[in-house]
Amino acid sequence: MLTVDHLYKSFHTGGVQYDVLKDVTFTIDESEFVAVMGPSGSGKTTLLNCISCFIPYEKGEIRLDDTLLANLDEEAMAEVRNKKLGFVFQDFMLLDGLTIFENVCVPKVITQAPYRPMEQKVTKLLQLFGIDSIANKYPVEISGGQKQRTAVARALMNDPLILLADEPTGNLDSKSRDTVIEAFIEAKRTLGATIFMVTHDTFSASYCDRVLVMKDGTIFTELVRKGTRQQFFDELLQILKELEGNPDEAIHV
Ligand SMILES: Nc1ncnc2c1ncn2[C@@H]1O[C@H](COP(=O)(O)OP(=O)(O)OP(=O)(O)O)[C@@H](O)[C@H]1O
Repeated sequence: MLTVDHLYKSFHTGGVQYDVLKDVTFTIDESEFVAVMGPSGSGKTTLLNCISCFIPYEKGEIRLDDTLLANLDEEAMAEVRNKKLGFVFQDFMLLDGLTIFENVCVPKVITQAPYRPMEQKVTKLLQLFGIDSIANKYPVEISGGQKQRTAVARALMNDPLILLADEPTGNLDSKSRDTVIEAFIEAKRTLGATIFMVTHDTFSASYCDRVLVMKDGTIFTELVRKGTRQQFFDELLQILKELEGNPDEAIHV
C-alpha cells in the first residue's frame, strides 16, 4: 500500500544543512491504523509532508500502490492529493461559510461529481460518525470533536488509498478526542480505511495497530500492538520515557 524506502530530507538555513530525515524506511498495509510518535523535532511532520507531496525530498522513494510520488507534474500531484490521499489536520480546516453537509461535499464538488450519489455518500459518512443530526449546522455552532469528525468524513469522500492525519486530537479535550479516535476505528472497520497519524498523544496511539517511534530523523523502533490497549499504552509510555528522558512532555492522557 504505502512504501517509504530510504528517504532522506534536509533543510538549508543560513547556509547550514540540517538533515531531518535520514534513511527512513517502512511500509503500511491496507486497512492498517499506524501512528508516528517521537520527541519534538524528530521529523514526524516532515515525514508526513513528504508523503503528502507538500515538500520535495532529495533521496529515496515514496510509493502509494503503483504510483511513485516523485517528479509528478502539478496536475498529477493535484490528482494524487485529491483522489488518493485524504487529509485531517489538527485545526480541522473546515470552511466556515459552509454547513457540515456542504463541507463534507467539497472533495466531490471539486471533481464535479453528480449530486445524488454525493448526497448519499455524505449521509452515509455522517451517520457512520454520529454527526448526521448536525448536517445543517455551521462549524462555529459545533464542538471540536464534531468538527474533527466532519473533517474525517470529508477526507474519506473520495475513498482515498490512505488517510493522513497530523495531530488530529491535538486541539481536543479527552471526551472529544475519544469520539475522533472512535471515528478512525469505525472508518477502518466499516470502510477498510488505511490511516497514518502523527501524534504526541499516547492514549490515541494506543488504539493503533502499530506505532513507529522516531528519533533524530530515523525510525528508532516500531511497536506492534499484540495484547490489550492498556498493555500497548504502557509499552508506548515506557519507550517514550526512555527516549525523551522527561515523560511529562510526551504524555497527554
Ligand atoms: N521549513 C523548514 N525549514 C527549516 N527547518 C525545518 C523546516 N521544517 C522543519 N524544520 C526542522 O526540521 C526538524 C524536524 O521538524 P518536524 O516538524 O518534522 O519535527 P516533529 O517531530 O514533527 O516536531 P513536533 O513534534 O514539534 O511537531 C526540526 O528541527 C525543525 O526545526
